[in-house]
Amino acid sequence: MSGAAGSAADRDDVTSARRIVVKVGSSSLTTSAGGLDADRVDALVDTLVTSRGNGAKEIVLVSSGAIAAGLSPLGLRRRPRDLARQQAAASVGQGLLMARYTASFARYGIRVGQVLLTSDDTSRRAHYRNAYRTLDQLLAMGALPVVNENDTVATDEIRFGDNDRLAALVAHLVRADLLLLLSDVDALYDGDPSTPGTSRIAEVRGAKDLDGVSIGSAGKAGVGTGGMVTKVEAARIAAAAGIPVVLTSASRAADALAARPVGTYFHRTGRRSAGRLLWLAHASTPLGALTLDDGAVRAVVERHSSLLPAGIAAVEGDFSAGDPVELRDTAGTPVARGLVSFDAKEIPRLIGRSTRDLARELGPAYEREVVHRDDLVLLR
Ligand SMILES: Nc1ncnc2c1ncn2[C@@H]1O[C@H](COP(=O)(O)OP(=O)(O)O)[C@@H](O)[C@H]1O
Ligand SMILES: N[C@@H](CCC(=O)OP(=O)(O)O)C(=O)O
Repeated sequence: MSGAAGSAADRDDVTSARRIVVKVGSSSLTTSAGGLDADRVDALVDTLVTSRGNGAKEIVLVSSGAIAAGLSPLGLRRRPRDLARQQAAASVGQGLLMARYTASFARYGIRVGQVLLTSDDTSRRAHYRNAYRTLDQLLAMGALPVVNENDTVATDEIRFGDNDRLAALVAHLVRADLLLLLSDVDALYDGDPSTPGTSRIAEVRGAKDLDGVSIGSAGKAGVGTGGMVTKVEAARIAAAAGIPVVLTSASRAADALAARPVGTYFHRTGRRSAGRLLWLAHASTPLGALTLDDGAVRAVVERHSSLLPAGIAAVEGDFSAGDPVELRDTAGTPVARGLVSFDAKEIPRLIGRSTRDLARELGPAYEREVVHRDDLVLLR
């Protein structure tokens, strides 16, 4: 950890970033009474338009605020705890939020495109490709995508619940060069910033730099969700996927985008990887589990092989072909996640059988992997 402010030269990655995902939290878009704050939206939009230049940089905005914007129109005094009322508020608020952005970007002649994602869109191959295509096309046409979770249809089980992690996954999806996380606090602190004596963490080079840091939940504004925990988790996911991250307040966004040493800078820790496997590891909710015998665990984990029916010892859950499932060893420890290519109800009769036997008995359609290695991500 470095408590000292880094120099601007440390942030070459920021200066050279061409495609940037900016995530803004509800607390940065609302008034103290809880409604959408048009001035704050305009200030953010001014900053993003300036940073974008004449199209030299591309920006994808991941914006929270739908639930917060829907509260007062529905006569709600605070964010409800139950999912149904949160969804009702999001349904009313998302339209208001987009209307605000549409008007604000229109001051510069820039069109915005709404993109609402669920976690399903992030793990199923066809959905993932489609989400990428839509975002890429919007950018190619000079529009600015505004992404949020599709709160109104997401159930508790499949919900991201926080846009921080969603933003990290969107950054990976669009192959961004930088993720900027904007909140109501100017940086990550080594303890709750409302406690006197805590200091700013200027940069994070890896997990060790966070040892001993007390990372707390949502702030006093009461409209945010995940607090610092989800922001640090999002920064970790992006950094591991080769995307540097700056975490700061919305009021310092211009400084951050100009590579000035504000906020907390998370250096990349991993290499850029293509494909949707990051989504599978971090965003998918497994809909079932396959227990692998010892030989299959070795094949999958050590030799990166596909999972064949012969290596399966047990199946649980109610899933369809294409759904994410967990792969466990016989002790029940998760070893991988993958997209399964059979429905749950088809698997019992395949268990322990060779693909050749299955093909002979059931037809050539059964001569295939239960989880193809291209659809697998290891967890250890
Ligand atoms: N170690 C920490 N460093 C910075 N902020 C922290 C820390 N621990 C807890 N917080 C709180 O997290 C809050 C930001 O989270 P949240 O309210 O969910 O924001 P947003 O709506 O922007 O996503 C800050 O206002 C702060 O009070
Ligand atoms: N999708 C929700 C936002 C959830 C969320 O992560 O909120 P925040 O912690 O303010 O970034 C909404 O638009 O209200």
